[in-house]
Amino acid sequence: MDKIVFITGASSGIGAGCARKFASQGASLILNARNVNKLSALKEELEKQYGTEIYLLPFDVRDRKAATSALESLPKEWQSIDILVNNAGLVIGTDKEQEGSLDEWDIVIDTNVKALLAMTRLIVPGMVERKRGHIINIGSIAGDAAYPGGSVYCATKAAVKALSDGLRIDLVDTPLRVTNIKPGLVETNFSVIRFRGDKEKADNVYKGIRPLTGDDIAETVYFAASVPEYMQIAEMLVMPTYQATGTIVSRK
Ligand SMILES: NC(=O)C1=CN([C@@H]2O[C@H](COP(=O)(O)OP(=O)(O)OC[C@H]3O[C@@H](n4cnc5c(N)ncnc54)[C@H](OP(=O)(O)O)[C@@H]3O)[C@@H](O)[C@H]2O)C=CC1
Ligand SMILES: CC(=O)[C@H](N)C(=O)O
Repeated sequence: MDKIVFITGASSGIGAGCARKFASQGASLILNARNVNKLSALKEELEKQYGTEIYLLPFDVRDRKAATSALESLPKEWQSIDILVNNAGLVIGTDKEQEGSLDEWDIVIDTNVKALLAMTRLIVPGMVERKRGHIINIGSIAGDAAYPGGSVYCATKAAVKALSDGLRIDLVDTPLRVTNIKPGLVETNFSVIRFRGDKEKADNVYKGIRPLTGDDIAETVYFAASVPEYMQIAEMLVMPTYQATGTIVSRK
């Protein structure tokens, strides 16, 4: 694949899986996250394994000024981004809506919704100009229905669905494509952050079921990116076999 792929949140989990998959298929990568050490290690790994061209662009996606100047700083040969994978995201806590921390929810909403919108606003105009591009948003099964202790996170992922659908409408007269990938249970660092570092609680989320991996979701992201140009995968809900909804899971 002779394309430039920009991945936010590439230092871990699904984002790192996407970097590995696109690298294995010959794409060039712009990798973003805050943890520079993890990004550098991934760069070294992929350069060694696949000879991938990689440009690291570490910044906090919530920082609009940093995002703008990072994108402006891209050398000319890296500016024509073909695929934007809006993946960076998180949740902190499982508190009830009437009890949780507004400050933590600011972080969640700013990352999952406002930053995704800012990255889209910064990168899509160039795609429209070049008449080429694909925006792949990582939504969630959590966006389909709220569940206990997930009200704000579920709301952010419902927003990702609305932003994806809205962007697809706004781009309908262009060759650009928009995809919303909605994973179910995927074992990554996500749950460790959700449970504020409590690894035991995080591990319990995946007890008795074989969860998906970041690499599994990367396969679906790559599939959406590699179908013929006249096809648009609008949405994909992908979960483990023993999961039926955001809350209904059969554990053995
Ligand atoms: N795991 C799951 O079950 C599911 C996850 N998802 C979604 O998948 C996406 C990726 O999550 P997942 O891989 O599971 O979790 P991880 O915690 O493993 O990865 C999250 C990534 O987001 C990055 N990130 C977080 N905040 C910021 C920020 N402010 N600026 C830049 N990067 C940031 C992290 O990097 P760093 O800390 O270095 O900045 C990290 O690379 C999220 O949007 C999540 O909502 C959707 C459905 C299921
Ligand atoms: C982290 C996720 O989005 C997951 N599907 C969940 O809702 O727990």
